[in-house]
Amino acid sequence: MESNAVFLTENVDLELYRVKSVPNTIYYIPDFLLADEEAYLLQKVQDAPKPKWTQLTNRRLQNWGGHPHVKGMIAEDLPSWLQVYASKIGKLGLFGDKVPNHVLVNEYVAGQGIMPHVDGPVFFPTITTLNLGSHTVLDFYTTLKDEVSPTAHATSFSDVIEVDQPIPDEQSQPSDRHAFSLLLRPRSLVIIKDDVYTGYLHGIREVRNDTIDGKIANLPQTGAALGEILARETRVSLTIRLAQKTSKFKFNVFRT
Ligand SMILES: O=C(O)CCC(=O)C(=O)O
Ligand SMILES: [Fe+2]
Repeated sequence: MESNAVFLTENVDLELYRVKSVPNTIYYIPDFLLADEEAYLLQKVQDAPKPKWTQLTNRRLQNWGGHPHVKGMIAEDLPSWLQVYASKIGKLGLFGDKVPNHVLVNEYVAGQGIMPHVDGPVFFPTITTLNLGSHTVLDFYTTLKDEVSPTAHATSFSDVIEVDQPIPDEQSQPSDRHAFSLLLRPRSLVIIKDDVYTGYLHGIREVRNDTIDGKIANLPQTGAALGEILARETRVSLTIRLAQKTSKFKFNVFRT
């Protein structure tokens, strides 16, 4: 399959894609995927065996690469259709000499989203997300102190849902702390790291339409216009990360 990702990953100057006017560091790469690649990945997601899906109230997901856990992840090989992209993204040099080993597939129909949360400490603090099928708006909120402390991420084994910690119930509503947003177009790659990874919550509001406003930090990189209203359709995201501690062997995850 032809891919512009070859051009992008060999000697890419990520600085060209930096989202300015936000804290360090976000990169937004429009058209990272060709339309053919997007269609192929969407098909692969749909072809996954039914039991691979976990249905939540506001989205459904597939977990690939093993179940992340604070004690470590029993790594499983990624299927080749995901390994190709994990390797390409690995070549961007975002994970040191490592290649991401974990992929979370989230599917949102129009009107679905994800609560503001921080991604837990089981992951290397860089998130890379491929966006398929529809745009969405990813919102960032400033954190309260206890939301970023290591203990705020204490997690029990069950699955990745518990690794991504929702915000605790606080007097201050997240909407008061909305800092900025990103418009994520289909076929784009977004990279979130450093202070934005640790110091902000991220979430997707459960709405069917997004009105493009001055909070969209990557607006010039998206071709969207202020005041434009974009109708959401079904979006699939592939969140490609590196689980830091891995084991090839089973360990007793139920022991505390
Ligand atoms: O769908 C997205 O882009 C966000 C997913 C996310 O935040 C997560 O899985 O931790
Ligand atoms: Fe997340």
